[in-house]
Amino acid sequence: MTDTNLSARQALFGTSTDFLAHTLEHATQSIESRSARLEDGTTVIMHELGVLEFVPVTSSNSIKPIKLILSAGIHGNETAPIEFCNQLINEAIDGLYSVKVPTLFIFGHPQAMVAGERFIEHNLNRLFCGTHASATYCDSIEGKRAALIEHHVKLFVKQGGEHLVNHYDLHTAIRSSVFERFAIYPYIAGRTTNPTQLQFLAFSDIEAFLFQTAPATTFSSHTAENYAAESFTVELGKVRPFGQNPDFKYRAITDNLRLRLKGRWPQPRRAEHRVQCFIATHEIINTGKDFVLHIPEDVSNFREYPKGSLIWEDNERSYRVKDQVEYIVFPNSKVGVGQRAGIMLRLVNMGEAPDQSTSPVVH
Ligand SMILES: O=C(O)CCC(=O)N[C@@H](CCC(=O)O)C(=O)O
Ligand SMILES: [Zn+2]
Repeated sequence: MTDTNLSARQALFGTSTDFLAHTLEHATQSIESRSARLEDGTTVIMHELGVLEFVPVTSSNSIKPIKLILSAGIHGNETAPIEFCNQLINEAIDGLYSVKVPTLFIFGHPQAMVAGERFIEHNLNRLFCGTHASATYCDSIEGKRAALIEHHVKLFVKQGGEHLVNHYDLHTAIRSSVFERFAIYPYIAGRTTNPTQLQFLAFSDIEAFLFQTAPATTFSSHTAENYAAESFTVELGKVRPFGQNPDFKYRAITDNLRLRLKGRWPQPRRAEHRVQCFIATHEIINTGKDFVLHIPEDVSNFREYPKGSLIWEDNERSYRVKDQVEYIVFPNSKVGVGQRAGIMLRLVNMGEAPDQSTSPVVH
């Protein structure tokens, strides 16, 4: 590490060792914006707690260059992507590589990260697309954080000329999964899928894609809806506490995001990258009317349910699997009334996915 880069760390993070330590040590505070210049000329700006921007010197020659948003810790206990994003940030600040793509790193929920909890009052990943402004949420910890994140995303996207925005909102799941790594593509009416995005994720060892069929108020939906971003919620394995994430499980995505930060596109890691595609057929909502989810607590994501299986019921309605096998993700009976308690899926060929490109991802 050079003196310039060492003093960049000090200028940005003071006595904290790095961005993650700083975020955890100041979790309940709002901080003054500060910046530092790296030896390669890159400016690094910490706009707010957990919000760090890299402004590279070189601008791309493309007509519509890319801006990257890498978010982690929108759920505080999903630590693996927080750790590898922090590693990528440290490497860049220490001069191990130069960031060539304007990038906004966001550690979503500092207070929940300290508490080791998914959230404190409300699920932050339901409060985007302006939902945070409603009377129910606006004064809550997550309502304020969602407003702040939306604000910084807007400033980042709007500055400079026209760009394409790629947003990867990085998560880990509560339960184990048949496909350990999978990506969710938010629903935006009428748009088509960008096959190069699917290729990037497939090369990063993503094993399945879930194409949403209804709008949502998640962070990835927010950037897709408001900034025409190519956005994905990316699930990378199982929730574990800080320090207990096996590095090898996150190597492909870490390596490929590092390449993207350098302005390069990854190559296939092996002869074939196979993926399975699913579309959402039914969103399970806790109706509150004696709602019962007939899915055991320990069931894995993508568990198969044959025709006729009773999935949930309340005192008025029920849902049974209809004509063909369906699969479940994110079953959770403990969510609040009106919240999503799971998603039912149908397996599709790439060409069958709604509004999606027919280009195969397999190489
Ligand atoms: O494992 C679980 O049950 C939840 C994992 C998680 O946080 N998933 C995201 C998915 C967001 C999306 O639908 O794009 C969430 O529930 O917020
Ligand atoms: Zn999550």
